[in-house]
Amino acid sequence: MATTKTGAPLDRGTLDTLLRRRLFYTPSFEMYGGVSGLYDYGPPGCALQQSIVDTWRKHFVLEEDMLEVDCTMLTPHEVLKTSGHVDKFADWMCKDPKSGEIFRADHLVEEVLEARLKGDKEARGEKVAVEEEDADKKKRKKKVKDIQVVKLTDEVRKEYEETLAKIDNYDGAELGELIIKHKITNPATGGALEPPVAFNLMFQTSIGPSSNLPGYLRPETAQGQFLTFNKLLEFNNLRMPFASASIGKSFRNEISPRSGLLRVREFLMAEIEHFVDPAEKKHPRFVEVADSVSLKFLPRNVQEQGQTTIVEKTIGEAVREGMVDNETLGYFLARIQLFLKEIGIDQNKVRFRQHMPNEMAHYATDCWDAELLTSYGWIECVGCADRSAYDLTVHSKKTGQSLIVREALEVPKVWEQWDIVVDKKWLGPRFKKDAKKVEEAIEKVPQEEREKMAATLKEGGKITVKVDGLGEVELDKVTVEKNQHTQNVREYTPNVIEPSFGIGRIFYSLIEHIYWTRPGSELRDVLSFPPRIAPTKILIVPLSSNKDFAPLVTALSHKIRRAGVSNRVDNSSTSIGKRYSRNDELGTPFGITIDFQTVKDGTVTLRERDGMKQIRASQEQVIEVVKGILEDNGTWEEALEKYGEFQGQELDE
Ligand SMILES: Nc1ncnc2c1ncn2[C@@H]1O[C@H](COP(=O)(O)OP(=O)(O)OP(=O)(O)O)[C@@H](O)[C@H]1O
Repeated sequence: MATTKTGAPLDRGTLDTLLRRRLFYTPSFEMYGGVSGLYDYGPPGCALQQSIVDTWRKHFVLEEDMLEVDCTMLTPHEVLKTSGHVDKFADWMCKDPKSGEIFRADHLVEEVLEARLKGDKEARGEKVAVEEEDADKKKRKKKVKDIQVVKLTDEVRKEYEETLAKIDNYDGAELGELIIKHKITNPATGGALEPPVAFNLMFQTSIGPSSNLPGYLRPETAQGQFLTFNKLLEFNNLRMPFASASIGKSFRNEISPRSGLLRVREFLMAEIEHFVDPAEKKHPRFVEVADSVSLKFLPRNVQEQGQTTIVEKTIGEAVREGMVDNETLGYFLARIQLFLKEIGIDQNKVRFRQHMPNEMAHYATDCWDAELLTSYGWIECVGCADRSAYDLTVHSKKTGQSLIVREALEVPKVWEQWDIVVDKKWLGPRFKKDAKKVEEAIEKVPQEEREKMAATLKEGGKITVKVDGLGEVELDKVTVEKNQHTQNVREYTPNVIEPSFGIGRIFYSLIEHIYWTRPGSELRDVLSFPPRIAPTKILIVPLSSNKDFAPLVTALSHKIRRAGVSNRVDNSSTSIGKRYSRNDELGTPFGITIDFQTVKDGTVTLRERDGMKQIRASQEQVIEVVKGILEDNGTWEEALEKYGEFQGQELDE
């Protein structure tokens, strides 16, 4: 069962209402009935998103000296055809032909099997956690015929659990088989479903008035980064390794968007493409995290056994043991965890799940998702994949432009080899259109074979080579000789390690992690954002509408703004307690009250959101306290010690 940070059950309905009421986000086009999977962010939502993005930029782009780019979202067909998205960027959907309803096949199988396991638990008298349901799911559940309280045999229960542990690993045909095998139907009507078909998730469009340049809204920011590789390498003075980074919108026409911000059709992504030498995937800063950062892993072999047991170890151990493929990938997994910690994600609700073989793109060598636990279950919020040399290779092949690194070797490589030298003036006329094929066949002759050929020629014999479609062909004008070769430059196509962040999913998971309800005469919701992440840092409240307070409020607000700290004034006529409570819902970490004492001596009270304790000090001192905390240069406890707790009126009641 999902819980808040105090361990109490999380009531998602109440939280959702709070987030909409306080305008963190709201469904788009609501006046027109709304479009599922599209949301607008309001002022606190924009500020929170910006805080997360700023932290990301500092943590990755600045700290790692990455090259940030901002590429276009409109992408021509050819680019996405080459990258494989046109043919493969799809999910499996199945249709109930009677009702016309469409389901995402893997989600449907998951939902039904989970519901049956729950029904089984209930039938056996075991306690079932009361999951908070979103309105949509609740409605559906009322009509669900499939979800019954029925006991399952041990064998069936085990099979369901194993299937669920591997749910991301099935392709369309396998999902179709599961639907038939487990007699899965439209949960609401019991209607039979058609077999799953692939549905491409990209939004298609055409670029320009003549509609002859088809394109798509990008489904990820990565392709733009790959296509600027040569320019970035040059910008980086040809130095490797290096990383590019990009923050921008991506678009996916999700089959059935649900779970609020977790599955939407337009979302902000922050992606890194770290280009690395395939022969040297070490990372110079790995030592900084190897022993000090421990991660909770859910490796592939555990999932293959139908289990979800977590293995906790340092990233150093995980790489040494080969569980994580290489140092660079490991370094980024650790940095992802540190980033999530910095923004306030509950460290007990993070795990790193390794992709199953089918789930991973065929070219990827290893892939891990950072998953966050929410009331919707474990949600992938960051993907981190080693994409090998795939992307650069396919784009280079398609365009004929090389996307490689040329590196001068410190010590030139010298070696001897047998070379077959054919007289081109003979080869061309002799084989005409097949000449290239013959040349390619010669290229492939192994060294031992070449040595034998040299001996045959020396003895006056003839040599032949096997060519596809031509059989053995005799080589007339040819010599085979042993030569010394020297290589001064090494060429390679870099491999790419790609951490890919969905900012919206992180945004929502963070809110669930820091949300709690303060007990008291009235239950009050609080969002305990770390001060640096909070949408607004300070709330300024005048004690009453007394006209002496107004100029002080305006002056203080300007002073705080000049110090670079965001603040809002609440001079509404409700009680101070209510105004503070409203701001606790917005997650504002500090409140300053201007009262009659302020008129006399300029001092103000500063209240901290979570503990509700206050200090009284001069305006400059109070600003210094808040700035210190925001800049990691002091704590609230230190401020309490320095100024002493102010025992003023009970403003919170
Ligand atoms: N529809 C979406 N809505 C919000 N965020 C998304 C969506 N799809 C992907 N993301 C985010 O982008 C990140 C990188 O995308 P990636 O292609 O790895 O996701 P994915 O594996 O397709 O996700 P899923 O399997 O959940 O659809 C994800 O970790 C997630 O945070």
